[in-house]
Amino acid sequence: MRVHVVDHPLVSHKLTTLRDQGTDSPTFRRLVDELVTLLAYEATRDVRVEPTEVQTPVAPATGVRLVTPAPLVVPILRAGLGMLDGMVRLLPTAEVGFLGMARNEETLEAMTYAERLPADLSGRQCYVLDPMLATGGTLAAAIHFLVDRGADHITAICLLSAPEGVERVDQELSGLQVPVTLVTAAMDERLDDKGYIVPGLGDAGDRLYGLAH
Ligand SMILES: O=P(O)(O)OC[C@H]1O[C@H](OP(=O)(O)OP(=O)(O)O)[C@H](O)[C@@H]1O
Ligand SMILES: O=c1cc[nH]c(=O)[nH]1
Ligand SMILES: [Mg+2]
Repeated sequence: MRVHVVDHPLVSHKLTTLRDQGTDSPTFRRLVDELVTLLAYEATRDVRVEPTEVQTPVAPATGVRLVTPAPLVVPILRAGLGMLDGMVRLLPTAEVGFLGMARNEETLEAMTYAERLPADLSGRQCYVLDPMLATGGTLAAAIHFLVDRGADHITAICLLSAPEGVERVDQELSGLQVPVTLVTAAMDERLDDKGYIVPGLGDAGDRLYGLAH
């Protein structure tokens, strides 16, 4: 997996406030939205386009437009939902598929409780949205769903990532022929014994939407 850590002072500034335990939910949601837009700008550098002609008021001009079908954006519920609006603001013609996944807090294994993806993703570019890449179990499972449907180009946008998780995703994808890129705002230090990212930001889903249980 190609890993791109976005090194930009605005990203670092917003991320620092996001980490702060004193940041309230409305501010947290707004920052997630702003951050995903900045990361999406980097993540869409290789979005597929094709040449097109337009007529300006002055002369013909050659430009590009997104190929059809447009990319598929897949937020991983719950926390990934907080990244959806910011992403489709940049890619308004994108289709959206959904994966509901929750990590078992004891085993740390990801369980899929909802799946609403197009049946055939042959030749599609896909963007997976999840703020947290911790043990990597959730992202690896999500990528397998997409590749099994035929996706041939996958970019994951995660606000925070842990080195252990990146290594696991790499291992679990080692046989895949599909190019996978991770775009992230920070590679944190490590995981703690409960599988939380250190220093991280706590539970992203809870900070966006309140306690799950
Ligand atoms: O890399 P992993 O160890 O698999 O952990 C990361 C997952 O954990 C969080 O979701 P969570 O299970 O808390 O669900 P939620 O979004 O409903 O809170 C997060 O949003 C990721 O999906
Ligand atoms: O630190 C973490 C790890 C998994 N999920 C989260 O929301 N936060
Ligand atoms: Mg959670």
